[in-house]
Amino acid sequence: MLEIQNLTKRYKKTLAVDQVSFVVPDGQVGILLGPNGAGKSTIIKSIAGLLRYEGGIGIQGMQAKSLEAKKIFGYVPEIPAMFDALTVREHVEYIRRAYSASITDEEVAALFERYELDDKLDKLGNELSKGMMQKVSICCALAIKPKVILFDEPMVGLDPKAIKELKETILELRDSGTTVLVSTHMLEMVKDLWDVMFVMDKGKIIASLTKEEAADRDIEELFFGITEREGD
Ligand SMILES: Nc1ncnc2c1ncn2[C@@H]1O[C@H](COP(=O)(O)OP(=O)(O)OP(=O)(O)O)[C@@H](O)[C@H]1O
Repeated sequence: MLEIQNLTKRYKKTLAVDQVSFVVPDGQVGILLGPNGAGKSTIIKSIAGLLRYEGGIGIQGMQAKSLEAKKIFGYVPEIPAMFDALTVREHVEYIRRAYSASITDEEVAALFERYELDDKLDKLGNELSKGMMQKVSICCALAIKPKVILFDEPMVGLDPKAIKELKETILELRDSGTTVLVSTHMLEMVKDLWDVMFVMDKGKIIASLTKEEAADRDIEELFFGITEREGD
């Protein structure tokens, strides 16, 4: 479970996130939506431990900043960060060892094959395309077998095969009880994935909706209905 309680973040005079609270239960996919500047990345970076903030963030009931929480938390940033001198294979190996991950060699090989990295294992971090870096970043996050995983604009830059695999991966994670949070502008890409939707604007959550509450309404119709109403 991912629990955000009264999260507030100021960048000097800008109140980027204002007393935001929400929960993504175990085995559910939450999507964080909102126009540019709404505060989504600030929330994601706070959860990932990259920013100082006020309020509380819980991962499986533990404080997000604790080592125990970090061990079960996966993060796929919007802009992948690679080690220039490590190969694709070594990136995942490094994470495996750092986290003492239980993933087997066979499972790692299957991940590389699934994300079409199996013929690029000896390429260095600085020899990869943006999409390849994104795939390595996804494999690293999955290699720790996280209980909670965050994806920030994960589909941007991925080819159609990787997008298809990523969507399936997210559903598999959900089905195995993992908590998933995806921040995105690509409504079409997440329309069949989500269980709970949080719509942000100007630093606040202006609507939270479960899939059941949305019934069969289209995600775009919902999103524009919420954001245009707010703009009136
Ligand atoms: N490092 C920073 N310094 C100062 N202000 C910042 C910083 N990062 C973000 N902000 C401000 O905080 C607010 C929220 O920005 P944030 O990046 O969280 O929005 P977002 O919803 O992720 O937007 P986008 O969809 O464009 O990525 C904006 O007003 C932005 O200008």
